[in-house]
Amino acid sequence: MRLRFTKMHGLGNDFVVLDGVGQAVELTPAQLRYLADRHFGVGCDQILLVEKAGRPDVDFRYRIFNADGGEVQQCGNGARCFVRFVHDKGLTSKREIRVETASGVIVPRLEADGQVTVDMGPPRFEPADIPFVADARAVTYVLDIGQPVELSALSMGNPHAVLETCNVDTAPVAEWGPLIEHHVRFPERVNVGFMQLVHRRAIKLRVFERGSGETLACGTGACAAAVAGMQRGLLEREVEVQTRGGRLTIRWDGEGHSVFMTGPAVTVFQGEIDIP
Ligand SMILES: N[C@H](CCC[C@H](N)C(=O)O)C(=O)O
Repeated sequence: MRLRFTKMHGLGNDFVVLDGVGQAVELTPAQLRYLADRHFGVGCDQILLVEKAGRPDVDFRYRIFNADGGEVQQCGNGARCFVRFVHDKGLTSKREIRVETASGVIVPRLEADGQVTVDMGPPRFEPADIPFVADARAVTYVLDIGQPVELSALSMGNPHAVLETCNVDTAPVAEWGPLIEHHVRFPERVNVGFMQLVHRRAIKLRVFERGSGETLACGTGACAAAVAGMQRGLLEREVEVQTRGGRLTIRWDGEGHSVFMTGPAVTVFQGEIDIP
């Protein structure tokens, strides 16, 4: 099967973006893994599939697949690339679009300065909504990974665990990331964020992503870390999140409100690939 694709990234979290409107796209997990493979395929953290709307109140449908071939509910850096892609491809003339995802509707908007702001919807904290095994909702939980670790757990449509660290550069991302990702108390696995407080309006963040490993940035992870920090009383309502790939701005006005994320979206190249 020959596929046209566009390579994009949001702060170095990179994507193969497929137009499922102009070309029929149905890929098996093995084909998705091939596309994502950095030696034998194109290479990316996630594959983003653009589809036409399945309901009248949205403009497009957005499907997300991790490098391991698994389909997931949400991708924040990908949402910024999504609106850049559909606008640049002439699939819409709107600068603000409503996009259906597996976890609800998000609203990305192309800003005049070239940045993209996304209404990511509200965070969810009930353990069953994350999902996370816990007797009751709490601000932080203790997880046994051979030693007790304290973490926040919440959903941005996809599951996130957030730990506080005194230094992101020396945090045990590679060691603890997989242990927490695959922990039995996260039945759908989990994205694992390591957050260092810089001051009340800024954090540093590294994320070991479910299904992809550590990425240079994670949009939903930045939202989850900022919200966790606010819930712990450590952060103000607008936070700069410093990731290895660059900076995002996150704003959240509290429970019942959407999380807003602002950052860049970059097109790197276009190509075609024959998928076995
Ligand atoms: N690994 C995530 C999906 C991609 C999220 C990330 N790339 C973002 O920008 O939000 C998951 O399994 O839920």
